[in-house]
Amino acid sequence: MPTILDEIITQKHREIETAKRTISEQALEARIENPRNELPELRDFTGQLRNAVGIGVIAEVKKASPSAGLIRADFHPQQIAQIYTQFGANCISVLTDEHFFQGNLAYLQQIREVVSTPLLRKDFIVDRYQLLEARVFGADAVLLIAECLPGDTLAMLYRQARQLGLHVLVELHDAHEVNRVVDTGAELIGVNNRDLRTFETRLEHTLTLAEQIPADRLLISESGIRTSADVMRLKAGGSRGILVGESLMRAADIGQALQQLIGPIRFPTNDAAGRADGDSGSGTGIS
Ligand SMILES: O=P(O)(O)OC[C@@H](O)[C@@H](O)c1c[nH]c2ccccc12
Repeated sequence: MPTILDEIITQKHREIETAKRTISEQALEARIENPRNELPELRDFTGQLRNAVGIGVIAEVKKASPSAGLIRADFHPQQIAQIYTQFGANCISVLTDEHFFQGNLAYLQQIREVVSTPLLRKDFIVDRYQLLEARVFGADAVLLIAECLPGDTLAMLYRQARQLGLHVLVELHDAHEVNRVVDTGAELIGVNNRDLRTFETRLEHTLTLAEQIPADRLLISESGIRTSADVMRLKAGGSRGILVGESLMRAADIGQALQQLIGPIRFPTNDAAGRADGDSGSGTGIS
């Protein structure tokens, strides 16, 4: 039986074929190469995470997912991105998959207009065409998922993304993908706590794989992160960053939720929890 991941990939190939009929790969490339087109200036996605205080935070703009269904009905991407930025996110992940996550490529452009936080195009990238789209629509970084990119395709897309100046977060779930991911040379390595085939989510997954990730890479723990205790455990286990979507997007007050999640890690001194709860006026102070 095909898994949801198989379904997503099949659908993705269909969408890419359709998109290419509307704007060809050559036309997209020409837009990037034409010096008269002012392409968005690339922002230092990796640097933001490398230099983050306490732990790097990639906060995700995510309306829905195949595992959770609709996550947030009251969904305003620009406003969410502004709140994320104000309350200390170092980077923002923008889901652009329409069919399964109710995302949109245009959100990248819209969000770029209102914040200067570096942006990740979060999608199932299987073709160079999607890298060109990412660059044109204003992403600074892309996600590449090892499970979706067998054999040499992972390394090839990694190189192609880098040639376009894009930063790359390379994601794995299964332990047997570690070498292939490390061999790309990627500085940002994401361990997805969620198994994309079964949707099972376990934070221990990052902790188990952490020691296999070389120390000169930035380990980003992805998915299922809900509390500051989770974040502290992940940090103690070697994570340099976290990628968080659902728990923030479900909160009535997104800014407060982000502050509670990372406040105790960013301000480890006396009564950290109280400070994270109460001091709502210091949003920009924690970034
Ligand atoms: O919403 P969560 O559980 O906080 O997870 C965010 C992010 O890690 C998740 O959206 C994700 C990680 N890797 C992916 C690959 C495709 C789609 C989605 C993802």
